[in-house]
Amino acid sequence: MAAQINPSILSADFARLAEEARAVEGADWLHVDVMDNHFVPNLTLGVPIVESLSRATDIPLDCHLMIEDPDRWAPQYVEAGAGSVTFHAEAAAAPVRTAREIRAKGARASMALKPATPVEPYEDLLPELDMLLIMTVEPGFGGQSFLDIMLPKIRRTRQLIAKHGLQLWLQVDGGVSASTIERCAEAGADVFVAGSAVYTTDDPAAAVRMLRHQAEEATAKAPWACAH
Ligand SMILES: O=C(CO)[C@@H](O)[C@H](O)COP(=O)(O)O
Repeated sequence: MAAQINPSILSADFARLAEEARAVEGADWLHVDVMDNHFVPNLTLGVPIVESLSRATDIPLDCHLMIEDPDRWAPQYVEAGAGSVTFHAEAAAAPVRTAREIRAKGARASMALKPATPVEPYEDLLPELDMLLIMTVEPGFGGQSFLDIMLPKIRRTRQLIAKHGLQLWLQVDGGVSASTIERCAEAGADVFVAGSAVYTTDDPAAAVRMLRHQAEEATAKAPWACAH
């Protein structure tokens, strides 16, 4: 699969969300960070804004739920128009049931792991998912520094995906920029969330194109991609 770049609207101007979505024309997905001030110490937006955004842009919405009780809320984000819904492993009481509900409603099901959460306990769950998100910062805020120590986890996850012959996408989120995206791609990521690296530039669409180019160049040289 070609590298995908998902700009995070957490770094956008929330008073002009429709315009900010149009500014990243060509992006694969628009990454929408939903935070409830309980699971993470920040508060952003919820179902009504996702509904409005889905009407305002043709870019599919990749909703990342950083909330408590995602089992209850995840299906509502599919109904609101999300094409992909990510819940956190640390917050879900019934991750398999929740993933199945997301898929049954017609969206891609994804699970996220905070930096201290290992992937190995979730190996048997991977076939239930369309994407796994490895957080490369502590969730809650944009503009943090990329955690290099997540690279081995990305590599191990890529090996698990290959071992089971899965079509699972591997997303990274947090501190992804021109100076870190190549390392993520080499390690095995194929979906890249970038907030500040896209929205703090004068030309967000050009930033998306540049990041995709870098990721694809790095992937072409990566041992995991050559083995495909
Ligand atoms: O989920 C989060 C933060 O919790 C991210 O999606 C951030 O929005 C990424 O922002 P940058 O680190 O790319 O600035």
